[in-house]
Amino acid sequence: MEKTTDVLLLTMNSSEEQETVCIFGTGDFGKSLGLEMLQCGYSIVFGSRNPQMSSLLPNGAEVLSYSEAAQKSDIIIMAIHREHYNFLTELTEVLNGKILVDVSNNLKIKQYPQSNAEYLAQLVPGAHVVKAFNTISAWALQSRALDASRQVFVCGNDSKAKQRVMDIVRSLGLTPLDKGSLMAANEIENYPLQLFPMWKFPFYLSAVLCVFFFFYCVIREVIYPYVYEKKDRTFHLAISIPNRVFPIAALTLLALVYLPGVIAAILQLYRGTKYRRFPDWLDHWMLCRKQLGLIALGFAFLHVLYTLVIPIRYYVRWTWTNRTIAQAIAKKERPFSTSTAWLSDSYIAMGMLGFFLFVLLGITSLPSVSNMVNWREFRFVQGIPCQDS
Ligand SMILES: NC(=O)C1=CN([C@@H]2O[C@H](COP(=O)(O)OP(=O)(O)OC[C@H]3O[C@@H](n4cnc5c(N)ncnc54)[C@H](OP(=O)(O)O)[C@@H]3O)[C@@H](O)[C@H]2O)C=CC1
Ligand SMILES: [Cu+2]
Repeated sequence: MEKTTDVLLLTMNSSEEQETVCIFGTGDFGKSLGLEMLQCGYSIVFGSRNPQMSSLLPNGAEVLSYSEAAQKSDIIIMAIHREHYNFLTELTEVLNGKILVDVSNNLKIKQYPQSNAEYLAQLVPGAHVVKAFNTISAWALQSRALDASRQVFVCGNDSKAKQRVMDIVRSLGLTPLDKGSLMAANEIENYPLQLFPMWKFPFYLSAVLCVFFFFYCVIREVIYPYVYEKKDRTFHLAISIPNRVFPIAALTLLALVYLPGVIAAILQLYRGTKYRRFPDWLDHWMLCRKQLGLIALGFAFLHVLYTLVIPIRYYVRWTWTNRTIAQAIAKKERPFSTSTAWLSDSYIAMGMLGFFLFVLLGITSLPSVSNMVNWREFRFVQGIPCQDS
């Protein structure tokens, strides 16, 4: 008899989809998430230090004290900063056996020796702690600018608890990504703090390439003529040499975009399977390809700009005129100027093509750009100090 009522209750629950979820904290994030969840059919109970004072809460949500709210649901989202977790130790009894969702972030990498989620699990040992939602910003939830960052990293030691949280994530139209046990919380908490996650290596690499080729060209085109022919070519430093460095860097980076794919393919053929992890260096390299490509395009674009500037320069006009005159004096049949005209036309054509490609790539990489912006914004929100502290 009891069993059938249980089943009945379960089916009722799932058909009505009125699961009650408790949210601790009525700050930016709590409110935004609460509103989103209400709209997705959950009933929401907020826990707050002063339930009467809370304003601007979403319509239809209930506000109670922390201990009262906790009794209303077996799943509680902690929209509170880590620094204020300590009051939870007074609630250990009510929180026993409940699912606590830790959404918190820190301001710095390695701010605390222990991840926030593990700290929470230690404070409330009887509860099942699940880490989730920390890469979703309150601003993105409110403005529904979630197209770029739909991924929610989830981790926790209790698989049932984790499943429940992942169901909620899914019902909000987001994509849960299971990162394993609570030990992964540290890594997950670091994501939002990495402003340009995959840009470091491409950035340093291109810097090294530029410096190397710049000095190579300086030796060849400035120092060598000075030492052996006593010619002063220092004016090459401004435009000619950079304009040689840019295409070299662009082409090298472009080659580095395609190379890891080839290596990976060879590796797969050699191993005879594609179901094995690549070595870490190759994995990282493959993940940097877009960034490398974008930097390469940036260099190509600079090359185009510099190339368009060159014909305007006095020195170049002077040498071309000199050469044309020299040819005329030598009574060559075809004067030099026709070939220079052809040259500048092709420069412009190439420049336009380059620009077109640049814009195209810029547009296709927009989601990742807006991803960065979201996280930045969220950092900004995070940066506002709490009134109470
Ligand atoms: N804002 C964002 O975009 C994101 C935030 N997060 C995380 O969500 C959590 C909440 O962030 P957010 O909403 O921005 O922060 P807020 O400062 O806006 O809100 C924090 C809430 O915590 C509650 N609280 C409980 N105890 C205390 C206390 N002793 N002192 C102060 N406040 C207390 C308060 O609710 P009450 O007054 O009702 O008690 C307060 O409104 C943080 O852990 C943050 O890292 C994660 C991802 C994005
Ligand atoms: Cu060129």
